[in-house]
Amino acid sequence: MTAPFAPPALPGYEHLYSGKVRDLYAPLDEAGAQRTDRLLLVASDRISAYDHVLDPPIPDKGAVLTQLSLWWFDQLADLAPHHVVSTDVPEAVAGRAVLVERLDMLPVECVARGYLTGGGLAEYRAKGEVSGVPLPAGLVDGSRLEEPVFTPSTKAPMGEHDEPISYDGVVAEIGPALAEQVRDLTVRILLRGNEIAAERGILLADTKVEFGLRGLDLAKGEDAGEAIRSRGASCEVVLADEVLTPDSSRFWPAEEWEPGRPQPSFDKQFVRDWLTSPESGWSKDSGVAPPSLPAEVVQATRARYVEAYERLTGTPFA
Ligand SMILES: N#Cc1c(N)ncnc1-c1cnn(CCN2CCOCC2)c1
Repeated sequence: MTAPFAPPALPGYEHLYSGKVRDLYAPLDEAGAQRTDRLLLVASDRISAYDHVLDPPIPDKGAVLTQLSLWWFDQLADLAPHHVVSTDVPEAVAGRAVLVERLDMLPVECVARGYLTGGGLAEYRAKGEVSGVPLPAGLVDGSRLEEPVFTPSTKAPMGEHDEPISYDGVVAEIGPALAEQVRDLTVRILLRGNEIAAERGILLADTKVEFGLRGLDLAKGEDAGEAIRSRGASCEVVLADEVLTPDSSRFWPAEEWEPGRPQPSFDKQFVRDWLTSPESGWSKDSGVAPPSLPAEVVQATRARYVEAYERLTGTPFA
């Protein structure tokens, strides 16, 4: 059954875009026109695995990840300003939405990897390097890297996979100064994240962040890419989207870390184990949508999201 995920209609807001698990709206002004200075970022309870949006949603997932991201923005405020303006949002999405400053987004998915797995491991096995950065021989699935590697990608259209790009590709897209700034910030965000998370029994293997510019002041019809390349370096780089959540990062339980095999996911392992078990009757290579998750898998997954939030923030999830 395809997950029914029609984003809610929100009076006073226009729905702009839906990703797998989040929805974007524009607040409307008194005349009913879109405000150009704000956006509403809504996290749904949807969960995706093996490139499918699963059914049913995980209760409170959107709220837990929104509150976790807000907490991380505060923890990282000395590294970078962020785009959050307010949590005064419509009742229908209370707790799982944020009003944000509308920025001129950089066309780069900024990924940093502290541990080798997934696509980075595949590239390493093929080339001995990741995103143009040579790595020592003998690394295995889950190996911790001496220092995080910046492995950027392009922003693919909905439903397509982001394409890895080289650091030089980032320079060509946004200019050398901004490229260096976002690479350094992405690595520092992952290092800070792991300083905090490791103490609480969670390893952040990698993370994806997005940045926007404050102060670009695009003229009507002006090409954003050209403007970014020509005067982006004099703008303020602002941390946008979500930060260091289980949807933007690989969360691993630290006590189960064992290089040389795929690491268990802190939040998605119950889902993966059930979907790949004979009980589900599904195969991830089948090309068909997975079956609905059993209630016990849904509840166990909800509990893992809540546990991640409470471990990291030290605050009970209300
Ligand atoms: N954040 C932010 C932001 C901002 N502060 N200003 C202008 N644009 C954006 C923006 C627009 N799209 N995305 C990609 C992330 N999407 C989020 C919603 O869900 C789908 C994915 C970011």
